[in-house]
Amino acid sequence: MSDLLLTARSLTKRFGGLAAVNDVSVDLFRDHIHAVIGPNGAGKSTLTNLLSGDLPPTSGSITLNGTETAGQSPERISRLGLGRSYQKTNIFLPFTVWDNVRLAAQSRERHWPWNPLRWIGSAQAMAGVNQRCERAIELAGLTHRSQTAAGTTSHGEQRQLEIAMTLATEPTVLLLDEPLAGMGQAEAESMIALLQKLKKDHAMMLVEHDMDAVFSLADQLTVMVNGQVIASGTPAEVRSDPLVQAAYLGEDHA
Ligand SMILES: Nc1ncnc2c1ncn2[C@@H]1O[C@H](COP(=O)(O)OP(=O)(O)OP(=O)(O)O)[C@@H](O)[C@H]1O
Repeated sequence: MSDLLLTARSLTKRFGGLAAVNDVSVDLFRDHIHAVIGPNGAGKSTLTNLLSGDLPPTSGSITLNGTETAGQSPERISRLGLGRSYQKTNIFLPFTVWDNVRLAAQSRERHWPWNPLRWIGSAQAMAGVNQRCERAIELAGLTHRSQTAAGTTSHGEQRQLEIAMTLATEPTVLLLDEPLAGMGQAEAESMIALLQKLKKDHAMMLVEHDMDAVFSLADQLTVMVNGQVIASGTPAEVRSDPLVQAAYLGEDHA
């Protein structure tokens, strides 16, 4: 059995009278992709924000690598091993690929905003950051674009760069919010191959609207509608669930 790296139990997030996430539980295992699907407004991004600490839950618990993290800051949760990519791009377009990844790596350092005097005496720490950046860029398949301004790379490469920026913090759990959004077929295929490669060393939660990609990648699927989980299981189980068919998938994936 793969390692269980993140467990969320009975998570609820209320915005006034609206329960955007309502009593949701998920488990994320290493070497597993857990896809969360559902129509617009189902609560997928809110769930991601609860796990990453971008929003505090109204109630419920989250255990990440053995530590309770519900309501803790995104910085602390990142240091405990969670990395997330955002639906809206977080990239500084005039900066090179390398500089974007290095900023992401440094932003998660314990002493950020960093004191340059501390770093002058800390060549070893800097070498460690550089090594992490190199590894992240290589894993994301962007070594040949390292010194290119991010703004001149393709849409697909920018999404790869977001993944590299996430990997630079050396997470064990990855939350990916629509990594395939806006991609053509060739770009989507290379992103799917990248996610398959990353799966081996990470537990992954994938929020994605591209159902072909979801069904080809996911080991487990959770379907949310109106903040609640209406089904969870293997892709085959979810595909054949009549409730899911009626509420979300329609006939294309029957
Ligand atoms: N900060 C907020 N304040 C009030 N309501 C919010 C807030 N964030 C989200 N919501 C509401 O919570 C519900 C769930 O939204 P959420 O963005 O999590 O859905 P989603 O499944 O990610 O949708 P999409 O697929 O369109 O990204 C929606 O009704 C949304 O309007």
